Amino acid sequence: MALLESKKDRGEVRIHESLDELSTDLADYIAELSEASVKERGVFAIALSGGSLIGLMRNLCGAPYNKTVDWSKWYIFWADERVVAKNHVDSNYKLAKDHLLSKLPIVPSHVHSINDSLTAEEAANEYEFVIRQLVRTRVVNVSDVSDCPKFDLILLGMGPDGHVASLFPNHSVLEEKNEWVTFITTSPKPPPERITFTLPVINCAANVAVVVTGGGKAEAARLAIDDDVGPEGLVLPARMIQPAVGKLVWFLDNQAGSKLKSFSQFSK
Ligand SMILES: O=C(O)[C@H](O)[C@@H](O)[C@H](O)[C@H](O)COP(=O)(O)O
Repeated sequence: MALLESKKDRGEVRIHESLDELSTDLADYIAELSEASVKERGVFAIALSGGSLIGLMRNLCGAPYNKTVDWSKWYIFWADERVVAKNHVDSNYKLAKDHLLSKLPIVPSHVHSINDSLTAEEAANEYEFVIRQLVRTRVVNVSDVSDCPKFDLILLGMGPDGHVASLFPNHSVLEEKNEWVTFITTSPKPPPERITFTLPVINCAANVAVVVTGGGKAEAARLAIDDDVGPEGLVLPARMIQPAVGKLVWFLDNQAGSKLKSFSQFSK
């Protein structure tokens, strides 16, 4: 690993020299959290996003994890989903199923994807209802500070505009304080209709990891992570990821990390 740094409010930053190195570290990190959570609670409730993240989780499908991880205890959720049919090429469920879930012995009834026969609003409401039931039975833990769900791990990607999940810059969805899952119909990244976890849910998770690769995201990564970035940074959804009690870890490659202050110090 090129650089590992802990920042006061911005969590732990891990910068990797290659995508292979990042994938190896990410798989290790997820496997360790799974083990700890299964030991403590008997289950592991993990929320996925779409995008390049899923491909970067590929090492989980091979040795040693295929044997060492207790897959029967995994419960899968989505931090955000595009409102399209589950077999549509844009579906985050399809992406995860094709590249990850179909290769792992996860119990089918533990996979909580959204209902693709509903409108965005209905799908968001129903997904929140499903999560409420699972919080009641503690398949999903409950926050220590509010009635919010406390996912064991929420995995996020970040766009070049600093969006995470389907929380886009300057969108009113960033102000949502009451709903756990909400919807948007005007996503600047297609497709336009999406459902998404809200900031309070993301910030109540026990662990949040943001996986960011490529030079096109270097400026957004700087604004999301570095100190003293000014007002431009403060409005970035990725900067609003501030777990109240949980732990935040950034997984970057060299290119995405290239504009961070600590990166230039490191590479001198
Ligand atoms: O459904 C989505 O579009 C995602 O969940 C979204 O938040 C994604 O994670 C980022 O846009 C990063 O995507 P890339 O890693 O592919 O750039």
